[in-house]
Amino acid sequence: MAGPRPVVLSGPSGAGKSTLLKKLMKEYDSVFGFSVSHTTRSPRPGEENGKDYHFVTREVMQAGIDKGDFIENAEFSGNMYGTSKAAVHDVQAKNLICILDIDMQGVRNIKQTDLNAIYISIQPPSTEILEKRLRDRKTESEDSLQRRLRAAKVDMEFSKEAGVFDVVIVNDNLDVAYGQLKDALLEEINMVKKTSASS
Ligand SMILES: Nc1ncnc2c1ncn2[C@@H]1O[C@H](COP(=O)(O)OP(=O)(O)OP(=O)(O)O)[C@@H](O)[C@H]1O
Ligand SMILES: Nc1nc2c(ncn2[C@@H]2O[C@H](COP(=O)(O)O)[C@@H](O)[C@H]2O)c(=O)[nH]1
Repeated sequence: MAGPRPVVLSGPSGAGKSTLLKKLMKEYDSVFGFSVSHTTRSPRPGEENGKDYHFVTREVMQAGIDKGDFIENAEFSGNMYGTSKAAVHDVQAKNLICILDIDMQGVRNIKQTDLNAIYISIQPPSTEILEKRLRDRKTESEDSLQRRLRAAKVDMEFSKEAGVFDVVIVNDNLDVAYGQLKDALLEEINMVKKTSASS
C-alpha cells in the first residue's frame, strides 16, 4: 500500500525503544500509529491487550503463522513475537506512519519484504547501563534478564553492520536521544502533516 514509510525501531531489550516511541506518539498523535505485535509472553503490570500487544497462547500464534497472517515472527527470550499483516495495514489505512518495535530477527525479515521501512537502532550507552535499566524496570526474572543481556550483546554487534540501519541512536540522555529520533524522522513527519492539512 502506498503512503508514508513505516519506521522500524530495534535494539536491545531495555535500550529505551518503548520510552522513545511513546514520547513520539504523544507529541505526534495524528502522525504515528503503533503496529501492535502479537506475543506469547505474559502482560506486565499496566500493559493492555490490543494496545501494547495482542497477548496470545503459543497455539493461537502458531495457527496464525500457519495461516500466513504474519509478516514476520521470531522467538525471543523464550517467547514468540510477531507482526501481523493486519497490525501494519490498520495503521497504514489511516495514512499514519506505522512504527514497528521489533528485535533484530524481525529487522532481517522485514528487510525481505516490500515495506520500504526506515530502520533505526536504539542502543544503550553500555552493557552495564543496559543491565541497570533492565533491573530497575523490575519486569524480568533473573533467567529472562540473563537471556536478554545475551541477546543484547549480539544486537549491539548487529547495529554496527554496514547498511542495516539508516540511523543508530545511543540513548544516554533521553532528551538528546529523542531529539535525534525526531530529526531522523522530520522529513516523513512533515510529509504526513502536509498531506493531512491538504485533505
Ligand atoms: N535515557 C534513559 N535514561 C535512563 N533511563 C531510561 C532511558 N531511556 C529509558 N530508560 C528506562 O529504561 C528502562 C527500559 O526502557 P524501555 O522499556 O523503553 O526499553 P525497551 O527498549 O522498550 O525494552 P524492551 O525491548 O524490553 O521492551 C525503562 O525503565 C525506562 O524508563
Ligand atoms: N521480531 C519481533 N520482535 C518483537 C515484536 N514485538 C516486540 N519485539 C521485540 O521483542 C523484544 C522483547 O520485547 P518485550 O516487550 O518482551 O520486552 C524487544 O526487542 C522487542 O523489540 C515483533 O512483533 N516481532
